Amino acid sequence: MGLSVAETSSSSSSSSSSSSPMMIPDLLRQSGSVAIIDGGLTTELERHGADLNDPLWSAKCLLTSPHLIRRVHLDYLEAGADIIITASYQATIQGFEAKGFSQEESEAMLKRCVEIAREARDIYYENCRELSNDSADDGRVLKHRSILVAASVGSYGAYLADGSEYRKVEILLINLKYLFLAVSICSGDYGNAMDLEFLKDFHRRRVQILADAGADLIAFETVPNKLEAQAYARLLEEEDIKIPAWFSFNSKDGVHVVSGDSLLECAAIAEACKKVVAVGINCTPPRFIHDLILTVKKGTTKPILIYPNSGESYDADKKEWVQNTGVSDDDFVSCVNTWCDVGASLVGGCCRTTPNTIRAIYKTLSNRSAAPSLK
Ligand code: MET
Ligand SMILES: [Zn+2]
Repeated sequence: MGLSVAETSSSSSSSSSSSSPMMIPDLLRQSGSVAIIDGGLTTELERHGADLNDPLWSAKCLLTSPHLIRRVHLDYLEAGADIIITASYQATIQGFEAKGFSQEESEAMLKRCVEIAREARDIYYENCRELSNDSADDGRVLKHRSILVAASVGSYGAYLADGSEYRKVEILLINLKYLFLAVSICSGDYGNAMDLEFLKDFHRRRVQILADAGADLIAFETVPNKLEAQAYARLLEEEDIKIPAWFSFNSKDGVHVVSGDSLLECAAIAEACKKVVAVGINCTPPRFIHDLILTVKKGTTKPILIYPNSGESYDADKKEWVQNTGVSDDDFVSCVNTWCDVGASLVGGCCRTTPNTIRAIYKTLSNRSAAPSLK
């Protein structure tokens, strides 16, 4: 495979010293009550021409064009993001091994996702040092501030649902009872045969590696159901994972998480886990976000994060987004203040949002903190 040794080893993999349960409150204080998460990574890589129709999704770029991942992280920082999320959403040891990599190589690629984000942050800090203003003439935000690297962990369903046939065969050989899961996997409902131990085992090594690779926190993203949230919470505690995490669920109806489980119960799982420092919603259409924040708020006292998608619909058969079915950046951003008013304190974008979306969020939030009534 096209991954050079140079790309799998980096000097920047030491553990971050900023990893503490206070990191989110500190970040919120720094940014004046609301911090900015980056926008869609995979869809932005695709917009730059990457072909990511692959079980590894954005992590395929690790093999073909890691510089592009670094470039997109940097674009989001220059648009004003305080938190960048790594390309590991669908990077799994199981997925890499299915492509013929050894366990050692697979683990190195997971680490590489974190290293690339840290490299982008280092480049950004360097660029900030060269400038005395907070923004460059070309509009880039170059404001020296603490930036967090969040290591993405996608669900078991994300690993399976986008998978090619080899995975179904693999699963059949491993354990017949899991074969039928493929039927319900797209709905985020893993069926009655799925159990906590299986999910913990599936995620264990990946979470350990990402935590040791120098990320500031783990972003459990697009969590589809309660069982997987429970598995993450147990893993964090049993393995004594050294960095905090956030739990971010997704919804297709504006009421439940995508499997149909209660969002309130999911939020309560995050609330009960000491290692979870924020909880919220991602990859969900903007029109649902207001009510979902109100529900999450009932289940948690922790900071609430939201990073909706563009609202465009996804054609699962064609495996592509249906153009122009979503909201414009202006419409998206016009909701941001309301979302903050009802309780969101970390705001960004997910699939099909771009650096322009994040730039617009940065502008609207700057005006918000400058408004006299809010001082
Ligand atoms: C399906 S949600 C994907 C989230 C991930 N962080 C990405 O932007 O690639
Ligand atoms: Zn998304």
